[in-house]
Amino acid sequence: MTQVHEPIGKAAQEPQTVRILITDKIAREGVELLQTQMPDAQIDERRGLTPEQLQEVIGEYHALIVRSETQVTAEVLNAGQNLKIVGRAGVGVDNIDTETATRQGIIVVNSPTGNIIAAAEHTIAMLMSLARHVPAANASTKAGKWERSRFLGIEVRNKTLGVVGLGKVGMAVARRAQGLEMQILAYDPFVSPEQARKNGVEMGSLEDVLRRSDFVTLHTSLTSGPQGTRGLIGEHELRMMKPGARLINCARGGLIEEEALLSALNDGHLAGAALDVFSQEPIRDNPTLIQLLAHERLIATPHLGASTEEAQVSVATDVAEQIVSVLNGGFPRAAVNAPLILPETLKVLQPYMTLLEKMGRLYTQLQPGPLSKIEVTYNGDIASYDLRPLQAALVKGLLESVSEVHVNMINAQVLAKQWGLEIVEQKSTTPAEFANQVTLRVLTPNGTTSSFVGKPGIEDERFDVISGSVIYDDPRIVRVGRYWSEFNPEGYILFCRNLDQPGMIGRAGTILGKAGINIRHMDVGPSVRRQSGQVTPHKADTALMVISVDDTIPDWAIRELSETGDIFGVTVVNL
Ligand SMILES: NC(=O)C1=CN([C@@H]2O[C@H](COP(=O)(O)OP(=O)(O)OC[C@H]3O[C@@H](n4cnc5c(N)ncnc54)[C@H](O)[C@@H]3O)[C@@H](O)[C@H]2O)C=CC1
Ligand SMILES: O=C(O)C(=O)COP(=O)(O)O
Repeated sequence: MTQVHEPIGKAAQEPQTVRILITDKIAREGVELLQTQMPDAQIDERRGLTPEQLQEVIGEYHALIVRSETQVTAEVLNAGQNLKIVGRAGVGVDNIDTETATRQGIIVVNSPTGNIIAAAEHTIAMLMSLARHVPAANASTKAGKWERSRFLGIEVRNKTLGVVGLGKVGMAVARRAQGLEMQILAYDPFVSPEQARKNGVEMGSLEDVLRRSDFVTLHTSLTSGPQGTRGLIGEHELRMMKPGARLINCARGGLIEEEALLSALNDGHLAGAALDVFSQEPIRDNPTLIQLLAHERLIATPHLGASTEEAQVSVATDVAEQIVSVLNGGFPRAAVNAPLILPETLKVLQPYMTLLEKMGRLYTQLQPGPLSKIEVTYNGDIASYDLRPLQAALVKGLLESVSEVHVNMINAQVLAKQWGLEIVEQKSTTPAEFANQVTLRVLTPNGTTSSFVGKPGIEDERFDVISGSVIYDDPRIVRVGRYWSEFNPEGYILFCRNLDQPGMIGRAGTILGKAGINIRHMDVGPSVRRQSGQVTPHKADTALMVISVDDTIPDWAIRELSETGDIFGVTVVNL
């Protein structure tokens, strides 16, 4: 039976049957891949849902697959209580509120390369259609006319193609246009001129590109905010274009101010424009778009850039594979809102992720209370890796034992910040006491009291330092507070301090035996002070007793242990 695992943070619940919702049309191959890899999953294809209907049903699903039509808004994501992953079978995720998804710990994946050739080829089709009036000539001929002189075109050879956004699609367009013997001039603030030159592309400012190009084609993603690309090509930019130039947009509608484009076509400043994408899709009641569609020098297609058989199979299977992986506890290949971790790295990090999560849980159970800052020090080879997953695991361990939130790699940082917790990392490839050691030093707000009380003559103390290591792939805790120790952070564990004197182990063992509790492992760790010779064996000091047991310990046994007088601060944690 295919069941939802709890891979990266959502609260452990009863296993449920996996439910996947697909709301836009995707290739059969994607659906079939889901069916074969998750044979017991329930896969529902429900197209044409209204936003309200989607909000109503989304709570039942663990995964949602969309293309550009479905709007995955904050309301939808907030209603998706079981949602772990949203898959975008394509590139652009501007229809998905990724910020809310991140906050909710929902992974958003896409198919970053599955349809770029399709989009680039469609752009070339638009370019040639503009140059040779193919759509209008086709309509006229089919209407029984023979208008050879009306459709006099231009050659693209030796013309300049201005590419705005030299990313994956932009570069694929540039390469194809070079085959048509065009000169390529590009604007992209994030691409180096050297890299472009290697590909035979000249870089310029946006103004250069607009002023010098015969055709301008847009290939940036749509982003909002002051530095965003929304409205990148407005009245001012259109007027910079050469008189008689042509504009192509196969990226996103919002990149162009459509009213300004309409005027530039109406007054003849531009010879033509070809649009595959619009600010309203499908076009229903937007007056500017209705007029643009009616304009004889405007060529329009209904967002067909990615619509080839090959691209659709590729994006659907790409996203389906990632959904299977994430729902089975694995990692996505192309998460839009999560760090990319290579599988080899992940293999090394996995036991450390368990270690960090357990260290977080151990700390909050030993020392419940507010936190302000944690210093995490990594020593040894482990320090040379990308350690973001470990930080997420630590936050998960710290937060999940004390609150209802679900922490995963996606939202760990946001949640830590919301919680007022600062995490500072220090890395050194020089080993500490153990070959690969992780040490937490926890700072609590002023005035936080100790929960590890002593007794008359024996000081109270806080366990604010915890160190761990991985030994033969097994996580181990090696230090708690000022005590060396060595135990596996798993299951019920009793912690207490005892006077560092003979007879203590026997006393604890007898009481637990009386309670019928089986001891799996016991460790009595001396204090760091004792080991370093600061305290002589004759002076009163305490040791830390750590006893891993198979079951919960009855209250009377804990009371009896505490009443022995030489054992104190008895605490049981469940890791
Ligand atoms: N019509 C369709 O069906 C399809 C449309 N697309 C759209 O095409 C666009 C490009 O996709 P990719 O090439 O895969 O993305 P990409 O991320 O590889 O490339 C985008 C490029 O834009 C550049 N850029 C960012 N801000 C810029 C700015 N202010 N000015 C100039 N350049 C800027 C980036 O540096 C990057 O190189 C996206 O909007 C995507 O959604 C993609 C596939 C199909
Ligand atoms: O991948 C993209 O960014 C696209 O624009 C393709 O959109 P679609 O999947 O055809 O709705």
